[in-house]
Amino acid sequence: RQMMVNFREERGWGKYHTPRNLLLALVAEVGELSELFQWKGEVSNGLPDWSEKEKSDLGDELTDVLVYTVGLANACHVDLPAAVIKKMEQNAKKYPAERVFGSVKKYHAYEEWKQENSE
Ligand SMILES: Nc1ccn([C@H]2C[C@H](O)[C@@H](COP(=O)(O)OP(=O)(O)OP(=O)(O)O)O2)c(=O)n1
Repeated sequence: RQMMVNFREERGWGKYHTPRNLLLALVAEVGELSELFQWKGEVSNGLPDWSEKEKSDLGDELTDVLVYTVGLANACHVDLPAAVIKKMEQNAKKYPAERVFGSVKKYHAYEEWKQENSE
């Protein structure tokens, strides 16, 4: 986060890094990230069929998405590390490992099980 703030301040770009602008920049970068996968069909883990250039481009685009995500959280005064921990705790409750192991059904499918086990 500090690297980003320095990068922005050194260039006098603070006035442009507003929530809406950062959100639009984030969406644009997600588009560029998607473009790398476009028309390739399913891609195996580890990207065995991708060139080194494609893998490097992927790292760049993922970084742009992360940079704008961190910037957007910062501009909105969201404590992102705290929000990640909170959300992961919520996820763990919503998807109890012992109930969902090996299945990727949406959480509604487990509501009944949760009710039965909380009684
Ligand atoms: N006003 C800006 C412009 C850029 N960046 C930073 C965040 C991103 O990490 C990267 C984005 O730079 P570009 O807009 O040049 O986009 P790309 O790097 O994706 O280049 P291209 O659009 O040519 O693929 O630079 C920023 O913080 N604020």
